[in-house]
Amino acid sequence: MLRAAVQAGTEVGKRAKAVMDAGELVSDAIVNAIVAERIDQPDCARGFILDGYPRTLVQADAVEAMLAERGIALDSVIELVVDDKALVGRIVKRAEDAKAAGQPVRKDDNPAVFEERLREYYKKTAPLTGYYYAKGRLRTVDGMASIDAVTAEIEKVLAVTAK
Ligand SMILES: Nc1ncnc2c1ncn2[C@@H]1O[C@H](COP(=O)(O)OP(=O)(O)O)[C@@H](O)[C@H]1O
Repeated sequence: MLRAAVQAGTEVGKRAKAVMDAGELVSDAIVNAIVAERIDQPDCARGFILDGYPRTLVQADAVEAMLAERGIALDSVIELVVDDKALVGRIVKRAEDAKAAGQPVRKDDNPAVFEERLREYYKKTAPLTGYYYAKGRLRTVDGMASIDAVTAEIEKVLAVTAK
């Protein structure tokens, strides 16, 4: 959603771009507003998956309020558990693949910016696992398995929780 705003060149997109390129988190106010607007679109009427959101405790509280206002229940929260070192390798590979395919390389797909993204994760996002564990909503999936195995695990969680 943020990338779409950047692509569209909106005022929000322009502000978000610099922050994203530096590997920092975009402000809670911006992200919360984008999500609140998006989940009111007709294609979300039967349910939706928020990928990479919430990423801070403020966002988690905001999503709770958004869902409560709309009478929607949160089915589950999936944590993909990965090894930090392997992630650097994946990012370097994604940058190489994009370059080889003649596509633009993401400014945040390099080891230096990745370190900042990781710092942001431990400071602001990691506390969410405790938050959702305490609510009995947290499901953990091994993100180091093959793409097919990770997909199957996520589908299993969704099949149990979605009605
Ligand atoms: N929930 C969020 N809160 C704040 N910033 C976010 C959030 N989700 C994404 N971002 C911003 O977008 C950047 C890229 O996020 P990422 O999830 O890696 O994107 P993609 O899904 O395109 O790979 C983050 O480093 C951050 O700047």
